[in-house]
Amino acid sequence: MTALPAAALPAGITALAVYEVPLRARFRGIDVRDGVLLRGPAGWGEFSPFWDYDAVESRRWWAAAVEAATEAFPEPVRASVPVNVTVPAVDAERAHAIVVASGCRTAKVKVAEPGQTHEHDRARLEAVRDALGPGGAIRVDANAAWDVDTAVQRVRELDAAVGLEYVEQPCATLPELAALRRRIDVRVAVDEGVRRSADPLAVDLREAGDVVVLKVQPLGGVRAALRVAEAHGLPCVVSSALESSVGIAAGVALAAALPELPFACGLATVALFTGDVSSSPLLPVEGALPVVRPEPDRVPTAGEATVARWATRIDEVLAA
Ligand SMILES: O=C(O)CCC(=O)C1=CC=C[C@@H](O)[C@@H]1C(=O)O
Ligand SMILES: [Mg+2]
Repeated sequence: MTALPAAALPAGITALAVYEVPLRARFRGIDVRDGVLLRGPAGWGEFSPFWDYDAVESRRWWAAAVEAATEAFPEPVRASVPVNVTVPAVDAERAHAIVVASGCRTAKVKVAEPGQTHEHDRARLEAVRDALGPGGAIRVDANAAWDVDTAVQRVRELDAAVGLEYVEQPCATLPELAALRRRIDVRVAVDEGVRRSADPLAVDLREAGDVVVLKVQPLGGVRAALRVAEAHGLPCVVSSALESSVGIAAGVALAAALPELPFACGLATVALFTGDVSSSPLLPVEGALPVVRPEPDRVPTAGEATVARWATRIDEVLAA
């Protein structure tokens, strides 16, 4: 375990550890995931804002980590959480293998990857449908890549080809999502429109979305995310921010505490890592995760430069 200097940490935080783990396939433009684990009286929390998030935006991620370490999670109303397999923008053959290996009945597939064509997406989606069979559900995530006209065309075509449960953040802005929604029959899920907003409670999703994607760290913790769910009154999908099992456990706690959970959650992403911080990683069994908090008893040691980078980052976030 790699320790950071514990100076100027919030009361109750007694240890920090930095992890660094390569991904099996490039995801969101990254090949190695890294982050900090915090230990407090309630257990371990994870602080792992992506490197393209600045100090101000990372404050909510810090609040989530401190919450997990210092306060018990809300009471669960279910003992397990159904999850989707997450399929990166890989080729069709690999996508097929990932879905089969997962045991999940819902797949979320990345589309519109920079440098790839519509044919890549189509081939990947067809392979995923083949792997799932007719009974499985498929959702796609375009990460805001399309304008409205392109989204109309792509969503209609992909829906006709494989059937879509929903499309996640197909366009960048809420007015664009609202315009798209009027022109397609597929549900629209809002992710970046909520998690990157300055005030996730105040965004007006009534015209723009059918589903809200909730991520614990970007929203500032499990309790903050529950307030976002309540404020919007829409069906929610809890998704990861590509965390280790420690961060995923907070997502599982959120999904377990939501009064309604109509869709599978995007919390099976430890499978995208080549390793984990725990010897009991939160990986799906028959398409579900148990409501547990794995101990980080096997943290893959981060290099010196990574540890130093996180120490600086924590200082910046605490000063922001
Ligand atoms: O939702 C899932 O199946 C997994 C999580 C996931 O896709 C994401 C996690 C972190 C960063 C994002 O680019 C991405 C997303 O956009 O939803
Ligand atoms: Mg998304």
